[in-house]
Amino acid sequence: MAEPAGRRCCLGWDFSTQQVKVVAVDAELNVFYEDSVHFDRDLQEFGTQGGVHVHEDGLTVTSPVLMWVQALDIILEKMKASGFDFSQVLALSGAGQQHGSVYWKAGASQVLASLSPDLLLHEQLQACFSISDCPVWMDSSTTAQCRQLEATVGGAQALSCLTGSRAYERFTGNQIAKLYQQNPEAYSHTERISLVSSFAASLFLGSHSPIDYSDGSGMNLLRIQDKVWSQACLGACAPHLEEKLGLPVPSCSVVGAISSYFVQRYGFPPGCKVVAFTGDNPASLAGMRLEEGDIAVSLGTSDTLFLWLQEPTPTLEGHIFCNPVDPQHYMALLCFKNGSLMREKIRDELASSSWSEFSKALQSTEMGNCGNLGFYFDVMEITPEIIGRHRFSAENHEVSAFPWDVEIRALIEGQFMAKKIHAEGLGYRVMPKTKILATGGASHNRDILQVLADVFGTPVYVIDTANSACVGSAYRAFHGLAAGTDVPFSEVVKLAPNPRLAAAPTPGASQVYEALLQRYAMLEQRILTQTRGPPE
Ligand SMILES: O=C(CO)[C@@H](O)[C@H](O)CF
Repeated sequence: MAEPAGRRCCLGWDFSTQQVKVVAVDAELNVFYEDSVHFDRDLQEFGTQGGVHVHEDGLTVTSPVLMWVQALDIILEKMKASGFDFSQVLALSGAGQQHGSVYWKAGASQVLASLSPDLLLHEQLQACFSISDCPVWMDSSTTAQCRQLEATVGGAQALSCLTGSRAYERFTGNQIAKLYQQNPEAYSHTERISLVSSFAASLFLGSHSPIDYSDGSGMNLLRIQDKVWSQACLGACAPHLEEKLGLPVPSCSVVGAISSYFVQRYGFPPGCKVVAFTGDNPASLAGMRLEEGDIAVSLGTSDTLFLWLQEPTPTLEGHIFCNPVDPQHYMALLCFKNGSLMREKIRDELASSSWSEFSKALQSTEMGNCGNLGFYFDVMEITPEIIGRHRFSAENHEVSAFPWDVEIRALIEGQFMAKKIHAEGLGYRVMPKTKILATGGASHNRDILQVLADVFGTPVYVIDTANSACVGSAYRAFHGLAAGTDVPFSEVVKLAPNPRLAAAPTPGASQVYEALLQRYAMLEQRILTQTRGPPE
């Protein structure tokens, strides 16, 4: 019987904090294969917890680069053993946890280019890294380097306007500065510095892959308007840095064909294209197929907003990155630390730990909550930097308590009004075709989504984002196949499964929240002034 016709596909990889994951997506954009290797469970010899090592200082957080390499070996061997037909892979791309950095030792490029197909990758790359424990996004040990960088370029706002963010401890430029200052010998023996994303791409490429614009925006080094390294920022971090980073490339770039190692050992076709890898959050934006004017709201332990921006206004909050699927536009991330943490605490305190009781409170109170407003931050909030619970009556008088149902609505309305206000502070504007994509635990509660739709005045859809970074990477690989044809990403992915409508705005909602949003913003400033003094 003739061999069954192969299932042409693209692969999407995700080198995340806790695992390496892969999906195979066919030409109809159906996911038909997925697999993963969990670092703590499957590579116990590295002794990580949550995929990382938290050092004794409580600030330094690293992951072993050879653990990532070995995880890729394991996944590929599992796929091979399962009979996966690598010969059908037209292209691949991937994602990596943002901000982490990998330091290739001098001579590594020769090893990458001449890998023996008879051996595993980790058996051949053992001596290719000038440091074995790579700083990752959970690290917060570079505050001194952050202040130095900001001082060099004229302050936090100046750095934000230049690179899309003020200095953050996890951002790669500050991590490189720390390595250069504390281990200059390792730095001098480094021929190339990759992000986790471009490191992973390099393994498939068999050479150093360039950093893409989108993940490169998470380094405090890239000028996000003209997409070149900032000489001032490079110089502030370490000498000869530009040659170690290489030139950044558009995120949709085909960076080359897969290396012969994968052709000979696994049977990939020699023409299999490698499309630039990017950060996990930009890849998720692609996986959710966010479009201009859309917002993705991830309602998790902390709440994260993904925004698509045309004209960003960099501020001291949040992060603006080059857009991973449209090189003319941008994306933004805003993180709200008191997300599910607060929703669950209020549920336990006031709704007998029951989401159905919690929902009844939202159903029995009206939009706008009769003018009552609340701010609920049991841990120091990031956006903005406020802590504590603050309640205000319709007359803007601070009060010490609300009835239980009013408190629940005040919490949810406050969380979503904060999101709208701070998103607009970054340059976001609701457009006629705007939709909100809700993901994460709280997106299963329809009453919470109804408040989200009412506050924003836009419909809310739900989408399965379990594999969004992997799936977005496979979508980006398909887009790479169309490289040079100017086919937009949205056209390439139009066959993908559509999100489901979960809540539409209640008639009259915009009128109710237009006034309330202004009061919320004014009262937020009042709290900030009271807690940290008048703005300079
Ligand atoms: O630091 C972050 C984004 O700025 C995290 O979301 C990491 O990308 C997680 F890997």
